[in-house]
Amino acid sequence: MIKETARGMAVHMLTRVETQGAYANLLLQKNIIRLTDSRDRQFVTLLVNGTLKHRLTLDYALRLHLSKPMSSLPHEVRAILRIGAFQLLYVDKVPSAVAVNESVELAKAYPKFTGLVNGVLRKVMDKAWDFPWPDVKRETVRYLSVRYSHPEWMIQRWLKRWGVEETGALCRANDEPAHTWIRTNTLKISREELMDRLTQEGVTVEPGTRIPESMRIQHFGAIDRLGSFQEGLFTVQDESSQLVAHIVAPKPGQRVLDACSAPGGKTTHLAQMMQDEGEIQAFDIHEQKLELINQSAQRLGITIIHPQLGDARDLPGVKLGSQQRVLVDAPCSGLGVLRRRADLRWQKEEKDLKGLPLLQLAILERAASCVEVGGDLIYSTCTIEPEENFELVKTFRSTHPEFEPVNLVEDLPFDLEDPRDIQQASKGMLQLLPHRHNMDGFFLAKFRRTSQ
Ligand SMILES: C[S@@+](CC[C@H](N)C(=O)[O-])C[C@H]1O[C@@H](n2cnc3c(N)ncnc32)[C@H](O)[C@@H]1O
Repeated sequence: MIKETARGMAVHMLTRVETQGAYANLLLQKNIIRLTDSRDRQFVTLLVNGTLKHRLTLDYALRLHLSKPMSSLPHEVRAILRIGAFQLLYVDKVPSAVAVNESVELAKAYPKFTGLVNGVLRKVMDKAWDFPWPDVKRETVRYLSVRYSHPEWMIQRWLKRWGVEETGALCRANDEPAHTWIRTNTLKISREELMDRLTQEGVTVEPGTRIPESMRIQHFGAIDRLGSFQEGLFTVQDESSQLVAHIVAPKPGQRVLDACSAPGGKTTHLAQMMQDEGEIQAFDIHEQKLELINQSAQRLGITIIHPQLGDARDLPGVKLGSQQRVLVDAPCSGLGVLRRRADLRWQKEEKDLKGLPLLQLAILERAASCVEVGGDLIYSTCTIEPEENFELVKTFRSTHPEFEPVNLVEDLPFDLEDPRDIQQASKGMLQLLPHRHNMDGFFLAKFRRTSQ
């Protein structure tokens, strides 16, 4: 039995991710609170997320010194080797000898493999980054895949679009640790007051420079146990996600439809911007997720959201031309948020992308029919793949001359610097990319209905 130290806990969680397909972020949320020292909680988070993200590179390094396949080792031993190699290759603050010795300690729960763990990790320590990498010119895809730990199919897609340099930059951005962002509940408190309150609660805070209500926090306890959270003074939401409500730009008193709304991050933001006046119909196809919207709304003191169970391709009960703002935050491949979701890159397969554009277009078509003349339709995804974004919007526009693009520059709460972005945004579209914008990869498009 492995001891419940920070490293032991990381091994346990990594094993559950591999054997049961558990979600790393949920496991972390649930388990790290058992560790009393916040530095331990921080360390486990680093180990689990880092080891998951860099798995391909770590296995490449380990395999160079293993005489048998990784797959022949017990799952726990694989996890011990991986977190050991992760510390040796990526975590400067852990001395190499400590990384090896602590891994050997963990491996004592598997006595047959203690010698193997010791031997292999010592070799990784001696060689460090001196690997025989695949040749970058002849085996570009394999090189980038192994060097930056991404599936080959993703690399192939991005190479065609962006070439070697930029694909490498994107992969490096995805491999960075993700920051935690929160959104001030401006219905209850100002950002400055919330910053003071959080500081008193021991949270490190830094105001965001792009979104007026955002801030970046560092806290390795359970966020939902903070008094400020329980009082509904903020919501955890990534910065790119916070941008969406600013582009929707709803006004108090309006009729708003959120077609794919659960768990309600953007819905509650819309309600905030509307001063909790008006009406938001919040659809989602998953009943259990709708309850999360109710819980958030209650905590945040929001009353205007009406969660509705339903397929956004039908939007049962919603009349044609009845809404002043309609948001489609579509189900998507999520390839823009690989930095945030450490295990996502290994959960996705290229075939998963196939059916998405059809679903997204069907949702957008029905949602568009609900927009009144003069009202706005906003489409957003957290992906960087053109068929779910630019190409989808192009297809939609080719059959909907009654919708005109809306210049996004006026709604954006920050200035765009890249001329390519300014040009796109003036035509109603914006693709945020982790390596260019240092934000999650998000796509936004806005149209106004000009006639029936
Ligand atoms: C990107 S998430 C939405 C996130 C949400 N807007 C937020 O900010 O918290 C997409 C949502 O679409 C929902 N969904 C998937 N297919 C759907 C459909 N056909 N109709 C309605 N909702 C759907 C999923 O359950 C998921 O909650």
